[in-house]
Amino acid sequence: MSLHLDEVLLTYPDGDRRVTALDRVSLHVAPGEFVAVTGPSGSGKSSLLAVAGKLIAPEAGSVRVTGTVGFVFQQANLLPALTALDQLLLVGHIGGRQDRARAQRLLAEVGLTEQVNRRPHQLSGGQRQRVGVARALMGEPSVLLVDEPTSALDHERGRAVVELLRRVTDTHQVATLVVTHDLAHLDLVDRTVTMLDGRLSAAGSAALPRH
Ligand SMILES: Nc1ncnc2c1ncn2[C@@H]1O[C@H](COP(=O)(O)OP(=O)(O)OP(=O)(O)O)[C@@H](O)[C@H]1O
Repeated sequence: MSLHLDEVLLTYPDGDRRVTALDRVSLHVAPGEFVAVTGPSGSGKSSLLAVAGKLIAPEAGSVRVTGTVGFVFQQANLLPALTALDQLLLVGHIGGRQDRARAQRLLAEVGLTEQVNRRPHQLSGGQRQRVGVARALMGEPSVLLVDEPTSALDHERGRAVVELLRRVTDTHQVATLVVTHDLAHLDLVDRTVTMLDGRLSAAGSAALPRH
């Protein structure tokens, strides 16, 4: 397993009481496994990603990650002044020849060979998201945490991004956890779990409405 969450408890202060965002949540994701987290607004999905990425420490329970974590954000969060290539080199820190070659290889892998020298405003929403995926892979993560990757995209482009995530999960054998409201692409994941009021239910994709 690359990602282990065991009995994780997380609460936030809310006036003189506390709101429970994660209520003894356990989740294990294996290398090469692609898991989707769905659930209504406020159910705890972002909290789950933040705890899994060790951005927030839980009050109780344990979080174990084998190796490093890569993040892909909702709007890709690219720096406006940098080219696609430089977005990746910034993560590589140095930009030496090896990093450059690796960044170019990753951009080619996500289908952006022609766009390496473009800045974010010269890229489509789907292409920006692809840069975000390539950037997350720069650190050779064993866990990939992805927050609403399709929210700014139409159906077709959204699906292409989820297909890309499926492919990189397989190729790089990362444990991928994607938070999504978008139920249209869940056929591409291995497993879907649902958050409700801070609790995780391991509903298999068979529990989803059939089309
Ligand atoms: N910093 C905070 N302080 C207090 N309460 C918080 C804080 N962050 C989140 N919460 C509360 O914790 C619960 C879980 O929030 P979280 O953001 O994890 O849900 P979510 O499922 O990601 O929601 P959305 O789909 O709207 O992004 C909610 O009740 C929310 O109001």
